Parts: sequence; C-alpha cells; structure tokens
Amino acid sequence: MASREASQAPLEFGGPLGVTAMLILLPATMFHLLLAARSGPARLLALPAYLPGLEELWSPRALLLLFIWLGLQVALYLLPARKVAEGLELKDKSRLRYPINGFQALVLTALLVGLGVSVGLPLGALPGMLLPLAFATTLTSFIFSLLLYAKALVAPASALAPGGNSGNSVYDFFLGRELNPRLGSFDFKYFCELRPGLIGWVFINLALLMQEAELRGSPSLAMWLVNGFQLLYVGDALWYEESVLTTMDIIHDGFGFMLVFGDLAWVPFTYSLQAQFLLYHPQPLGLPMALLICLIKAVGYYIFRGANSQKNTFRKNPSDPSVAGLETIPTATGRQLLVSGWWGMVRHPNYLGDLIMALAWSLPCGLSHLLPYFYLLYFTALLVHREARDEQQCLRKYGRAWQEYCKRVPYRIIPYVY
Ligand SMILES: NC(=O)C1=CN([C@@H]2O[C@H](COP(=O)(O)OP(=O)(O)OC[C@H]3O[C@@H](n4cnc5c(N)ncnc54)[C@H](OP(=O)(O)O)[C@@H]3O)[C@@H](O)[C@H]2O)C=CC1
Ligand SMILES: CC(C)=CCC[C@@H](C)[C@H]1CC=C2C3=C(CC[C@@]21C)[C@@]1(C)CC[C@H](O)C(C)(C)[C@@H]1CC3
Repeated sequence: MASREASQAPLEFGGPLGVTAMLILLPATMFHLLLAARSGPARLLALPAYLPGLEELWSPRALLLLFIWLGLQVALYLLPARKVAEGLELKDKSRLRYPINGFQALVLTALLVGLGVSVGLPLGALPGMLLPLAFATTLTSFIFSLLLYAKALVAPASALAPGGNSGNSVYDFFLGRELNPRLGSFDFKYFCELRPGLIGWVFINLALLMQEAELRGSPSLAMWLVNGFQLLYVGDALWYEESVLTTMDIIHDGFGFMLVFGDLAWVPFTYSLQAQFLLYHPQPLGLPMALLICLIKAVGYYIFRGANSQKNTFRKNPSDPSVAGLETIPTATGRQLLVSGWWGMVRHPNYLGDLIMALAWSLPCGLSHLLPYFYLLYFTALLVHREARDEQQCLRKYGRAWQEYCKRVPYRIIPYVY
C-alpha cells in the first residue's frame, strides 16, 4: 500500500506564501473586474471608486439561484449519456469512467432557459445580480474546498494528487489533495470543469445581450461577436468533452480551491468581462473590422482545434490514417512524441490558437480601454506558466526523448518568438 507521508513533489505557485496571496488576490481581482466593468472610467489599473457593502454583496436570492443552477447541472450530468469514456490509467492501475453528455447538457439547458424566457423568466435581470451571485459562488467555493480537503484526509494514499500532499494545509487546500474526488460515480472535478461555470458563462453573456437589447433597442454587432465567439468556444469544449480527460487538470492536479474557484466563479464572472464591458460601454464596430475580427477568430480556432484533435487522435490511436504519416520520436515509456504536423511547429500549438482566439474576443471592444483585454493578459500569463509546468512534467516522464523533442522543435508557443 502507498504511504500517506507528505510527498516530495516540488512546490508550485510560490509555495504556501504564494498560494496564500492567491487565495486573496483571485477573488479580489474578480470583484475588481466586476466593479470596473460597470464603472464609468472602466479602468483596469485603478482602484475601484467605491467598495460595495455587505448588503450589496449578500443576497439569499442569489444563493438560491446558484443552488438551483448547480442542481440543474447535476441533474443533467446524471442523465443517461450517449457514451461512457475511460480515463487514463491511475496509480493503482484502475481507470475511472466518465459520462460524455456535456453537449446534451448545454442544449437541454438552452431549451429550458428558452422555455423559461417564453413564460416570463426575467433573464435580463441577471446582469444586475452578478455581484451577489459572484459573492455567493465565492463563499460556496471556499466551503466546498474545505469539504474536499476534509474528505481527502480519509482518502487512501493512492487517491492523492502528486502535488497537493505537501503537508502544509494552506498549500494543500489551494492545490487540492485528492486527484479525483467522487461520491459514488459522481466525479466532482470533471463535473465542475465543464458544466456549471462554462455553461453559466454562456448564459451570463446571453443575459447581457438581452439587457443590451432592452436598453438600446437591439444588441450591438460587438455584443453579437463576443457572444458568438464564446458560445463557439464553450460548445467546442463540450462537443469534444472526452479530450478534457487528458488535460493536466484531470490527470495531474488535485481538486482544491484553485480549480473549484476557477471553475465555478472565475470562469463565468471574469470570462464574461467583454460582454459586461460592452453593456455599460457600447462600442461602434463597422462591418469590415467585424469581418477582420471573424477571420482572426477563425485562424485561432483552426489552429486550436487542429492541434488538440491531432494530439487526441494520436494518443487514442497512433495508426489512425489522419496521423499515421506524421514523424515521431519514441520514448522509453513506449509512448511516442509527434515532431511534425501541428506539434512540429511549436511545442504548444493549441496554446497559440487559444491566444489568437482570446485576441479576437477582445477586439470587438475597441482600443479605448485596457479592461476588455484583461482576459488576453491573464491568459498569456496562465499559459506561459502552464507551459513551464507541463515542460517539467514531460521532462520527468520522457527524459532524453523530451530533450530531443525540444531540440527538434525549439519554440514553445509562438514560432520564432517564444
Ligand atoms: N480557456 C482557458 O482558461 C484554458 C484553456 N486551456 C486549453 O486547454 C487545452 C489543453 O491544455 P493542457 O491541458 O494545458 O495541455 P495540452 O493539451 O497541451 O497537453 C500537454 C500534454 O500533451 C502531451 N504532449 C506534449 N507534446 C506532445 C507531442 N509532441 N506529441 C504528443 N503528445 C504531446 C503530453 O502529455 P502525454 O505525453 O502524457 O500525452 C503533455 O503533457 C489547450 O488548448 C489550452 O489552450 C488550458 C487552460 C486554461
Ligand atoms: C489561477 C487560476 C485563475 C486558476 C484557475 C484556472 C482555471 C480557470 C482553468 C484551468 C484549466 C482550465 C480549462 C478550461 C477552463 C479554465 C480552466 C478551468 C477549459 C475547460 C476551457 C475550454 C477548453 O476547450 C478546454 C476544455 C480545453 C479547457 C480545459 C482547461
């Protein structure tokens, strides 16, 4: 049986001090963005003109709405799935099973919300509730992460994540001790990663669009683009739901505050920032510029989807005709690394595509404010850091073969730049 002693994995995110700062800074940044988007000057780098009081943040209605939303998404997750996929092999040689019905959940949610709106559900009131909703979600994230931490105290050692078992309780609370916390077959991390926050983001955007239509007669072209682009991103994530099973979050990271808060609060309330900004700061957008932005989005999506699908197909079946002709490097683990196709261009072509899409989400907001570019700036930092973490893990996993890959493909994300 594996030992429950603290692991020797190197500390990430600046160790206990770094994660303590992030425990405060992540929620603070989210509230700053929510307040800045609705303020007149909409300044990213200025302190908010006022701090909301508890009566503006705390609302039992918002908490109830959050629980109804979570309950609905749990119910849709539990519906029969068109497919049940197996995850990668775990430390104890077992494999977990995951329902593939995320896209179905998105469509059913859209039908239910559509039905609700047709009988008078005031979706346009949602933008006015974002602050108390974000507060309720933050509180819920803290409590949920504490429960997960307590659950991990009685989990077998083989169920712990490599990085969240340092022995420092704040650090482990943030990173997450247990790799795949479950209640029966209900997988908390997998559920949270793709459902309530990601689908919630789309409906917050839609509510902002409807509110704009109510205020100004019709939604602006910029608002349509932001809604369309981000709906495509979420729809794509749920359509290709199975591929999330090979991401770092599922196979390596524990489920702690970072991912709980990231999935449930950070994604819906900060990723909808462009739509929030546009509601309070309408931006003119001509057709030629809109077409150019659509082209940028299309290029980004082409790279993002091409790279992710190529790797997933190759990992599932290296002799699939679409990847069989690609050049590879063998590794001591028996797995191979692609060195041609998208993965021969840079070592993270999927990040490049994602970043180009992030630019296309901000451009409809014009160039007068830095605020709508927050996502692009944060996402660049997140992906540069994520790339470095992945690089360390691949070096540990593949040793000399990884060094050979780095020699053959010297750039990380942007060809000839980085
Ligand atoms: N919008 C958002 O907020 C976020 C989006 N993302 C997106 O999520 C997606 C997944 O990202 P992420 O989980 O970080 O990592 P990746 O999907 O890039 O996976 C990295 C893994 O791919 C495998 N790999 C690396 N190089 C090769 C190669 N040459 N040939 C074959 N396999 C290789 C390795 O795993 P192995 O060899 O074990 O298979 C490596 O650990 C990306 O598109 C990213 O942009 C990520 C974070 C946040
Ligand atoms: C510091 C901080 C804010 C940490 C939290 C990070 C999380 C918000 C992100 C970590 C990895 C993510 C992924 C997606 C959303 C953001 C988080 C949770 C993702 C679901 C977005 C849609 C993509 O298509 C994806 C499925 C590839 C992606 C997976 C990773």
